[in-house]
Order: sequence, then C-alpha cells, then structure tokens
Amino acid sequence: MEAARFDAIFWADFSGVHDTYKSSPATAIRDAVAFPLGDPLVLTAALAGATENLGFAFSANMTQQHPYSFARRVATLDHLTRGRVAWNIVTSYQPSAWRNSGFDDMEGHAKRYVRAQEYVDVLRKLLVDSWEDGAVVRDIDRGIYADPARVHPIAHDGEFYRVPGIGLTEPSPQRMPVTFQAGSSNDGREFSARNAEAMFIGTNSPQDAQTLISDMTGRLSANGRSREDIVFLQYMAVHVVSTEEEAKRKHEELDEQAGSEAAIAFASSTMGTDLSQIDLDKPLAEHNTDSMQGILKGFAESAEDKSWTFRDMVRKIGSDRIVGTPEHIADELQKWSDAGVDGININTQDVENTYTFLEHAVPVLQQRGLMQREYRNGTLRDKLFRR
Ligand SMILES: Cc1cc2nc3c(=O)[nH]c(=O)nc-3n(C[C@H](O)[C@H](O)[C@H](O)COP(=O)(O)O)c2cc1C
Repeated sequence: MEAARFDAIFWADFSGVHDTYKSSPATAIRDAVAFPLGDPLVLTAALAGATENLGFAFSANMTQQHPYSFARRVATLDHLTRGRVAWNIVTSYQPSAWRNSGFDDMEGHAKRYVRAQEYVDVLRKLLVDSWEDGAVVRDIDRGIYADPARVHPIAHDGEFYRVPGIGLTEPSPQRMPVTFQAGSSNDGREFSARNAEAMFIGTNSPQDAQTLISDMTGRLSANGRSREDIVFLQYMAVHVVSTEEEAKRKHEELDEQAGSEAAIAFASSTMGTDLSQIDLDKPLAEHNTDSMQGILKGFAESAEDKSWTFRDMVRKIGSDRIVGTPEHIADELQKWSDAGVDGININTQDVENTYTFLEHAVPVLQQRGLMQREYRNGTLRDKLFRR
C-alpha cells in the first residue's frame, strides 16, 4: 500500500461480538463476521517500523479504555510512527461491547455522543494542553529533563470522567491523532463539525455526497471551522475485472455474499434489530433505530417513493461497489471527486483483489490525478491537509 502511495490503511474495530441476529453470537462465530479481532493499535506498532509514510487509522470506541490510558497508547503510537496515526472516534452501537466493558447496557444514541465529546476533551487536554511547547528541556549539563512549570495537571472533573493529573507521555509529533468520525445522524454531524478532521460518509450518489458536504460546511462554520479543516471520505468496495462477462459474474458472486446469513447478522447489529424476526422484503419506511441512524435515514430518503426494503439495506451495509476495468473505476471515482469528495475509503474485500487493485487500478488512477504519485513530507495531518 505504501508503494502505491495510499494515504492510510483503516482498521475497523469492535469490542464485542455481533450477536443481535437470533439473539446469539453463533452466526458471527461460525461465519467469521468481524470475528475474531486482534487489536489494531498493536498491529500499528508492529507496522510502524516497516513503513515510512503510510498512515494508520484505527477505530477505538470509548467504552474499551479509560481516556487516560488510551491517551498514553495513542501518543506512544504517534511517537513510534513519527506522527502517522489517526483515530476513528466510535461511540459503539453494539450492546455486547458495552456489557463487555462493565456497563449494564448500551447508553442511548444522544448520550453516547455526549460521552464521546467528553472523552475527546480529556484526550485533548492530556495530549495538547498538559505539556506546553518547550516544556521538554533535555539539558544534560544542568541535569534537567523537563521544566515542571510548563507541565500542568488537567484537573478534569466531568460528567463521565475524572482525571486530575498530567499527561504521562512526552508530546508526540501530532500530539492529537488525526480525528476521524463516521456517524452521519444529526448528532453525528454536529460531533464531526466540532471534532473531526476526516469524516467517513456512505452516501448513495455523488449528488447526495454534495448535499451532505454542503450541510456540513454550514455546521463547520457555526463551530468556527471551515470546509478546509476536514476531508470527506466516501466508502466503497472496488473490484477490478477485465471483461463485461467477468463483471457480470463478479456482481452475481457479490450479490450472493450480500444476501448471506453473515451479511444479515452484521446488518442486524448495525441496525439494532434482529432481522431474523423481520420480513426482509418489507419496506424500511419509518424504521427507527438506536444504532446506526445516519446511513439508514440517508438510504431510506434516497428512494423518493420510500420503497427500499430491509433486504436492500442489508446490501447497502455490505457496501456499495464499483466493478469494472481500471478505466471504468477511474470514471466512476472521478464523479465522486467532482462532487467535492476528498477521498475514497476503498474496501477491496480480499487479499487477491487488493493486489489486483494495486497492480491494475492504481497506475490508471495516478495517471488521472485521482491518486498521488509521491508522498508529501511531514505527519499524516500535514500530508492530508497539504501543509
Ligand atoms: C466507514 C464506516 C466505518 C465504521 N467503523 C466502525 C467501527 O470500526 N466500529 C464501530 O463500532 N462502528 C463503526 N462505524 C459506525 C459509526 O462509528 C457510527 O456508530 C454509525 O455510523 C452510527 O452513527 P450515526 O447514528 O450518528 O449515523 C463505522 C461507520 C462507517 C460508515
């Protein structure tokens, strides 16, 4: 990926099993639905020394670790990678994840974003405010490592967290990891407008992306930020094939996967609804969920006659896709770029397809100016924002 000059690799992550479907973890275990899961932060540490420019974006939800220890781990990774880490701030729609961390149950949608805000605030205080610039003196002659007058306790006493002390880690190249966020409900957008430097979007068309970006531009400005302070990344599965016949076969194979029990189990968790209890051909209409609201609403509203069914939604959660020759892929991605989307979170779905993409699609995308040919210097933040 680094040879192809990707900005970053992204690891999704969960801290529970997807067990909403049939009220059981059996399907997730049998069909390996986001299971088993290693720890992306540990993987990042292992890959730090094998790479120089590739960014590492990982999801981490706020139930998993207290912000004090998470701040230390993230800062250590930022040191190890010399400023190449990004954190996808996840509020977690998975009841099992909350229970695994000692909560009786998952908190409600709005409250999860309130908790996430405080979590981010604590992280920022520890990583940015606690140590002033210049606090590290490292004066061997005078025997001084750091100036105590420039390292401050954060004295945080909030609704969810209490952290009186100082950050434990020496300031890292980026201090705060680049912040990603993927929720697109009203609360999710407000949260992104305040905190995110990258937003994952799962809109249904370049036009819908344009509408979302324009809505976000207003929200950013209401928070004293601007369009230039954030990048929008549409997520998309991409499959390289060389003929129409091959494309047809690939679509059939992917349709089959998208309708599989594994896909339904994952969608059940995402939608907060046991889909084994629902006629999948029923229109989604006004389905309400405490789980993933933004994408569901965007999807339901994208069909003017509101005719999308639960089965269509399962497919959508399995990811929109482009299947075609490298030139076709470039034409399609150009449409997203023209709509103002800054990048694509490409899901190549399996290792073989990843290599096919690297070999055949990347050169065409680079030729069209849709992918970079060289990295910029600096941290991941410098690279993403062309500083
Ligand atoms: C591209 C993308 C990646 C996501 N990755 C994760 C993840 O790794 N772990 C997780 O628990 N949720 C993940 N989510 C879910 C979001 O963090 C968020 O909870 C969800 O989109 C619901 O937010 P909303 O109700 O505000 O729209 C992801 C969502 C998207 C679109």
